[in-house]
Amino acid sequence: MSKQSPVIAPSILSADFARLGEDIAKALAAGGDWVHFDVMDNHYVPNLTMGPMVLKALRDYGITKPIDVHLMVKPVDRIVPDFAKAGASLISFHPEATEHVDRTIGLIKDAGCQAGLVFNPATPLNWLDHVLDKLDLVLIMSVNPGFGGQKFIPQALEKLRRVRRLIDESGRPIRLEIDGGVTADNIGEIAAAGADTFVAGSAIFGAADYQTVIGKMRAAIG
Ligand SMILES: O=C(CO)[C@@H](O)[C@H](O)COP(=O)(O)O
Ligand SMILES: [Fe+2]
Repeated sequence: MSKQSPVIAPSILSADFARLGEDIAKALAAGGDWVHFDVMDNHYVPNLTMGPMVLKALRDYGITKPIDVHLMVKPVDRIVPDFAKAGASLISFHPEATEHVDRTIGLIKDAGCQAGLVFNPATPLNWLDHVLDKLDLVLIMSVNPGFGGQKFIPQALEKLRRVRRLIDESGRPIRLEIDGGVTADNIGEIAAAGADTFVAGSAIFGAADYQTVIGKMRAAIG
């Protein structure tokens, strides 16, 4: 199984919260493929963002592209059905934040969403043992979770290469996503390491022209 078609997912953590729907629609019209929706609880990570009501409001506003929910919350399970009902397409969670990783994957799938598992910079990949075949996406964090605008941690590249091999060996169409410090300058090297799904927050929403930066990213991915 080779890599899947590239997806660029603007992280709305860096969008204009005072006019969220409008700013996201602008990033999607400029070439963004998915919406990356960062959920932080001031418990699992030291920051607080948004919940299922905001996601539903975005669907009601007319956002129809896939919404990729990145849960940085603990516990995980009780909030999963609420995000599914609100219109999430894919829900990813951190293995350290739940008691039963396999059960949480099952809950996400039973709720009708795709499931992803997220690896912090220091989280070992052996959490993938026994569950890789049940996943739709593996997300490698290239910053410590909690904030946008941080610098890319280069050790993530070796982790991407290792997960790419595991995914290829599995023969399943599992996406490999990278999140944190992704820019038009480093995205080529990240793609070469095996990622096919690219989250970018500050690099897109901090740019004067979203279309230009997304175009540069696509050209660098090749
Ligand atoms: O999950 C997170 C941070 O915890 C990310 O999704 C960031 O929001 C990405 O932002 P940039 O590093 O691209 O600015
Ligand atoms: Fe994220």
